[in-house]
Amino acid sequence: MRMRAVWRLWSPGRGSRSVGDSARRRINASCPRAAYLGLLAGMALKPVLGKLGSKRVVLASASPRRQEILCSVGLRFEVVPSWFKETLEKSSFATPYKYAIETAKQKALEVANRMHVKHLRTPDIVIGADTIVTVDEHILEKPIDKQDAYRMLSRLSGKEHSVFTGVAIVHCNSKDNRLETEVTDFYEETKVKFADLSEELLWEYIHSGEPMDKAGGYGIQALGGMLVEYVHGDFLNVVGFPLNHFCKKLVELYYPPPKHTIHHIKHDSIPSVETFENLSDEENDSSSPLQYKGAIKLDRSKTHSSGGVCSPGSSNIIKPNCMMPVENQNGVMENPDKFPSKILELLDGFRASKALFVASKLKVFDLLKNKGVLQAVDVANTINSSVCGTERLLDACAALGLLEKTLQGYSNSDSANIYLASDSEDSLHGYIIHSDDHLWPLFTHLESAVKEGTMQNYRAFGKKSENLFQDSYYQSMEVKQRFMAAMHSIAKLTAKDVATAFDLSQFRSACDLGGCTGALANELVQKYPNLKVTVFDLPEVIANVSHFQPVRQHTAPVTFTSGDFFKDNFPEADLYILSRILHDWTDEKIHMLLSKISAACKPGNALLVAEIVLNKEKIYPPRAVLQSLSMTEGKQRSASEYKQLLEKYGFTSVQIKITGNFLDTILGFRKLSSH
Ligand SMILES: Cc1cn([C@H]2C[C@H](O)[C@@H](COP(=O)(O)OP(=O)(O)OP(=O)(O)O)O2)c(=O)[nH]c1=O
Repeated sequence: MRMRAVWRLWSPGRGSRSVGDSARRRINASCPRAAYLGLLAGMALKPVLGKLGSKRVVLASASPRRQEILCSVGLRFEVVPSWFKETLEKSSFATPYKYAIETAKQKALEVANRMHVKHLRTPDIVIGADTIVTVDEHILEKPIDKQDAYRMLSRLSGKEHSVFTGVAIVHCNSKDNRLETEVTDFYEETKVKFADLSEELLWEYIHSGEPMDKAGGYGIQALGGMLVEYVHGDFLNVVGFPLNHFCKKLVELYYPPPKHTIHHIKHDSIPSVETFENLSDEENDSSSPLQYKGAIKLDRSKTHSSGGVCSPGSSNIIKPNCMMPVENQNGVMENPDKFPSKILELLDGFRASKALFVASKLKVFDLLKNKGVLQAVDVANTINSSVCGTERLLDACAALGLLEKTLQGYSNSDSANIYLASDSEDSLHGYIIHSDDHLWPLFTHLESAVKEGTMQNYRAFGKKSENLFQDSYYQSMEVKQRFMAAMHSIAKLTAKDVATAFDLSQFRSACDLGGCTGALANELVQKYPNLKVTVFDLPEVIANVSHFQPVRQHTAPVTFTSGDFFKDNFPEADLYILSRILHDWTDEKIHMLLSKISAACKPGNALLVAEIVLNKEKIYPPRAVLQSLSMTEGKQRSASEYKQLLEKYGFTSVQIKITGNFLDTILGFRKLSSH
């Protein structure tokens, strides 16, 4: 029968190992594919594997596929399957990949904690992964029975779907018997198209038993391969582990290449590749992983990591004759054919930003979210604008990927519905309007700002602003609310990262200093039901917080107290929080604030700081560096600077978590004896 033939197409170790819950084994680097892949990974991966050789690496997974794949690169690891139940509330994640990443993280953390507590054997590194299938905005995991498998497979029939694998690499450290963890995570997306499946074929496949332990109810590497018309992206990602992206991540963590050693090799028919030279221990102090995701810039928006992407939609198909942008020695992407694509893109950046601002201001995304698909003329009539102008704006938004354009008209992209419509849960509308009304005028005076080294509030708005809300410009209710809406949208976007970067379950009370609308506080009380959070902010802010409160959420443990954190006493708490505060103030003001917090914080209690943490050279991530151009009195800091700052005020065991998203987090515990 044809089925049997397909069964053997990709099955490197099918049935060769079965791993029970309690299985814990050392797998040797003697797998058959190790040599082959070792060769492929070449210079970049070999030293990393050398480093990992002396570490206790644990794979927190019962999946035999993951074991095979990881084994194939020659990594030595133990297998300790995770007991974490995959029951996270899917609807609470803005995108499916965030769900997969969080599940992967929880799987790995569960194993790290269990090994630390129960077995008193803290691993150095725990790897967790979670694979999901998404179709028509539904997340499909492993089927619970044959009927469920039938429902999944018939949903996939004849359609393209996405397979996401979230991966978490947890670095562990045992300090004073406490487990400290640092998580690096990423995801990979692969698109798979199924042929039209007849009922007969469907049931034949289900009765083979193969679907039951696989996301989406199929195994592409075996019999399920016959259901597939095409695959765009990393095949191994579908099988459960994105090996290519994982290897890049390891190199990035352990051997970020010094910029001057990156060479780009141009080849006639394959995309340019990077090679690293002289990556010896002496040159790269990499005994502990670098916390930076950006040392090699992997564009997170391009989820297919093999490069060679030339046109939208063709993501993983390498087109030999396309011009491939590569990174030059300054980290700028350039085209090997000397066409300055990146520079032209930067040059046009202001047009793109302004198109986004204007479309947001005219509520184009709100309109299309409500109406679905509209022609330019209908949009123009509703937003009271010219037809020709509206058409150009809509086309620009479509070109930027914010809208979709078909013969029927214009409609929102998925991300426009999630992030640009003003009424959506994760809307960035407030921040976009603030960027247009406040940051844009400031940045038109950048030249003066650079020459004078000062903020340009006076030139842009005719006002001075030492303290935002004390300036008459900010006395206007409209300006105040606009500012709060901007802070609220950023805080909402980042709250989950900040709340989950560390396990805060040991704290019973927290005080979010300058916590504005309470977006972070609300996230914290959802995540930690035993936590009570007080938001402490200026009276003008507290007076306006009511209409930012979530309608359906349980917010009782969040209270608001007004005061000035430089002058007034703030409430007692086990945990003090400073989110996006420190970068705005002078050293003198920071001294006042941290001295007060240090005095208020009891030994064993803690301070959580959320900021963008700069790399050692202080040029990454660019978002933080560009923010500095506003010339506020404060400054952005690197990881070691934040660590030193907290230690100076009596905080110890300082841990830093680089989230790779908007905000990073720093946690320090108040020393037993005061400084
Ligand atoms: C889509 C697809 C998934 N899969 C597998 C990969 C994963 O093992 C599984 C998805 O379930 P997961 O929950 O990601 O993993 P798991 O339960 O197998 O293992 P653990 O939670 O212990 O890490 O589906 C295939 O093997 N082939 C495929 O084509």
